[in-house]
Amino acid sequence: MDDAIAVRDLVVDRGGRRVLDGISCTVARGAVTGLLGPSGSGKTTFLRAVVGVQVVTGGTITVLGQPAGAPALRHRVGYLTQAPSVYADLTVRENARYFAALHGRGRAEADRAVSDVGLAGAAGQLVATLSGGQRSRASLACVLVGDPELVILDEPTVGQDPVLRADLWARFHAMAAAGTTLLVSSHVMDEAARCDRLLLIREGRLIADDSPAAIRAAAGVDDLDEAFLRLIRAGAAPAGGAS
Ligand SMILES: Nc1ncnc2c1ncn2[C@@H]1O[C@H](COP(=O)(O)OP(=O)(O)OP(=O)(O)O)[C@@H](O)[C@H]1O
Repeated sequence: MDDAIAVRDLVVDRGGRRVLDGISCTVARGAVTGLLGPSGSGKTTFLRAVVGVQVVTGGTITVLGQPAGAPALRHRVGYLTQAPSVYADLTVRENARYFAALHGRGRAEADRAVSDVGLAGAAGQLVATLSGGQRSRASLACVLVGDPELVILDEPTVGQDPVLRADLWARFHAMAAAGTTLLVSSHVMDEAARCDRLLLIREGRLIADDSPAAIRAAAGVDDLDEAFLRLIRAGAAPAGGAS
């Protein structure tokens, strides 16, 4: 009942096409919710709408009790876009300290955020000289440094090796245990299995909104990958919204 996000009848058109078609769902506080779906199904568009940077055609989105995009949410919501958003001509540490300052945080918090994403050893390196995966983690550090109540992550583990992915997911769960709400898009099924709850989008419609275990049970298979394939191929009836 104490939802971080409540979406009602969300409709979004982009480029003259209906991209999200009547999505209703809720995202619980203090949990990790996964947003899954085929490429082009509307995941990024959904996240953009929740952050308040997407023009919507219809519906309502309430985020931490405010309309999505409300100025009061600026320090309360962190958003990691797919493209890293860091300054290439600053070091990792300088980036983190800059974003920390924007959120009224200090150097200690900045250095901790850098270390939390496994970049302590590269803290003094210019972002321009980082690998793609390192750059993405630098961007993540800059999102987390403000300690937002709601963290929206668009494919945060792309380009990371399995050890780093496991470390990042452990970090996400530790944040959730401390009360942070995370909404994370992913293509990777082993990551879906790590989520407390899953939203599955297909062609702009919500086709599943449940725990990984319940989705497996509903599809009658043990493998989440196979369960999703079945749901997607069956063109399952849209999920009923808020639960
Ligand atoms: N700027 C844009 N203008 C017009 N159409 C767009 C724009 N951005 C995305 N779209 C379209 O909206 C639909 C949903 O795109 P979106 O990026 O939300 O999908 P996605 O599920 O995040 O995909 P992926 O997993 O590949 O990142 C796609 O059909 C895409 O072509």
